[in-house]
Formats: sequence, C-alpha cells, structure tokens
Amino acid sequence: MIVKVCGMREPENIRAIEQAGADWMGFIFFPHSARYVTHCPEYLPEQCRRVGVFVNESTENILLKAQEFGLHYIQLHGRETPEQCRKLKTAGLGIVKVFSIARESDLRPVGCYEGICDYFLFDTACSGYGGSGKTFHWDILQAYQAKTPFLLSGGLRPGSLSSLLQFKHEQWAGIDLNSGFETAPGLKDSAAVHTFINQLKQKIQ
Ligand SMILES: O=C(O)c1ccccc1N[C@@H]1O[C@H](COP(=O)(O)O)[C@@H](O)[C@H]1O
Repeated sequence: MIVKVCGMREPENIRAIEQAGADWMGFIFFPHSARYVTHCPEYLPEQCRRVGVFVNESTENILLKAQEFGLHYIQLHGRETPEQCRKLKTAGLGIVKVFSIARESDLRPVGCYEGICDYFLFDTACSGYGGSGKTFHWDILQAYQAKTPFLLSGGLRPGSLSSLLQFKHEQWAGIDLNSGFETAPGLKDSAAVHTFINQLKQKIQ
C-alpha cells in the first residue's frame, strides 16, 4: 500500500515526513494552490519517490520541473490528454492521471488513458482542481472496472483509518494524504502522519 504525502514545501518538514515513512512525496506546481512550491527546497527526499503535481501545464514546463526536482512521477489534475501523458511517459516519467469524482459517470474517461498511465488517482470533485479537504463516496469506485492501479485521495485525515480498513478494490494501490494532516497549508503534522502510517500498515501491507 503506497502512502503518498502531498503538498510538501519546507525542508525540515520534508525530512520529518520522509522519516515518518511516506513512500511518495508530492510537490505542487499549481500557482493558485496554497501549497505552491515557488522554489526548490534545500532538502528533497532521498527515500521517497518524488511526485510533481500539475494542472494544465505545458509538457515543456513539466519537463523543466522534473529535471529541477528530480521527479519520478507526474500527477496531472487538469484536462491533460492521453497524448500529453504519452509524451511525458516517453520522457521516462511515471504518470499519475487524476480523475475528480462526484458520480459514477466521472469514471467514463478512464478508458482513454488505460495502457498509458502508471496509476490513476481518484480525488474529490471540487470547484478548484484539488486540495478540497473533502471526501467523496468511495463506493462509486466499485464501478471502476479498468486495470490501471489507483490511489485514493480527497479529504483523508487521521479519522479516515477505519473507513480505509473497510475499503476493498482489486486495483487499489495506495492513498494520498494532504490537507487533513496539516497544521498550516504546506506544513504536515509529522507525528500524526507517522502514527497513521504505522496503524495502516499494521493492517494493510
Ligand atoms: O492541495 C492543493 O492545493 C492542490 C491544488 C491543485 C491540485 C491538486 C492539489 N492537491 C491534490 O489534491 C489531493 C486531495 O487533497 P485533500 O486531501 O483533499 O486536501 C491532494 O492529495 C493533492 O494530490
């Protein structure tokens, strides 16, 4: 079970979340985000996979950030096409395409991305592009029949543990923690993250 912690920015907080056991760490390059990373932090994680989060960004700019931050994965929250995903994949990057979920019909577009993306990420549909702090009805995902593994995202917080332990899906590969574990935008509560990861991984490998 992959645990991604997203919206990271401060060097010491990055170190603490890496030590807390995060598998992946997300950096948000969307200028309107309260977690927007304006410059490369003095410390970047060496144990975690590094994920860059983008919204309708050009392939050229994504590749520049991938180079600067040594990104392993690109997480695409906007109207990015299968063709752009394919181009980024060809450049050697892992691709995580995000689908914002409010109802079953929001799963319809996934077919066009099958075989191109390494992972899907299902997040809560909201007026922005992500970071809503709200959960969606996970039972909608029982209608997901494709083969691409996915991460569950949107409003996950320490109190989500019991619901996560009840969730079942053959393609479920991980979770994505963000605002639900923050003391301030871009600043995670590393003790809460550490406890949550330990409790989750005791039950789900
Ligand atoms: O967090 C943001 O500010 C953000 C802005 C634009 C695109 C994505 C963003 N974050 C992503 O949204 C998920 C869910 O966040 P939350 O748990 O609901 O706060 C988060 O994991 C990021 O991948």
